[in-house]
Amino acid sequence: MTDHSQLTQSDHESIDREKARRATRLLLEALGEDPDRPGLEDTWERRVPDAFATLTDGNRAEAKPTMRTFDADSEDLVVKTGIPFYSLCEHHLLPFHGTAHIAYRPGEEVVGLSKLARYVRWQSRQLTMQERLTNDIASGLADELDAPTVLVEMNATHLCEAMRGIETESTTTTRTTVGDPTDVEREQFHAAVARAEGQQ
Ligand SMILES: Nc1nc2c(ncn2[C@@H]2O[C@H](COP(=O)(O)OP(=O)(O)OP(=O)(O)O)[C@@H](O)[C@H]2O)c(=O)[nH]1
Ligand SMILES: [Zn+2]
Repeated sequence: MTDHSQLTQSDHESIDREKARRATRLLLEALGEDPDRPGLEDTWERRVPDAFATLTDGNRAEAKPTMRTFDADSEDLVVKTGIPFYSLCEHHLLPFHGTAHIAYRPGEEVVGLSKLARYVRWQSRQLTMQERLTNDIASGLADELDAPTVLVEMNATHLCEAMRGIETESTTTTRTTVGDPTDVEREQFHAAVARAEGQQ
């Protein structure tokens, strides 16, 4: 699991903005560009550092959404499908994006529905691999919600595969489970995911 505390630079910033400016300027020079030409000045001075500050917000514990909870009425599985996510592959710094599906069996409390999507968005904003992100979301939610069982499936397209390299657009599916879901819970989750993915 990612240790967010180790990566945090400050409460308000996940990156060293001055280094990001210098690095972006240098990269533009390496690409044979003139960083001072009109059109590129704001790119290295502001836009790229701003974009990476946002897209690595998952490194800041302070950016984690408030996971407002309510007393649970039952232990029935809560299933949330079709959560869009955008993340960055740590190998090429290119996006991978797709859809996350989550189910959890509540402990004492259920979480506000919107918070599941907010949590996925926050965790996704880091340099990672799809497998690790899937595990981070599942184990993080289990901790946050004190939930005995969490199931997560993520289906994604990696632009490092689509735009370059193998130059093939395909879907990668990763799944993880925390706890010990019953057969009925597994079936309920898989049926909901299949419906969301248009497979039924
Ligand atoms: N398992 C896993 N692999 C990933 C993920 N994102 C990217 N990769 C892969 O990471 C691998 C990196 O392989 P390398 O051989 O070091 O890099 P490369 O020469 O750019 O490889 P190609 O992409 O095959 O051109 C590639 O096979 C990518 O497809 C991910 O989230 N999970
Ligand atoms: Zn990649």
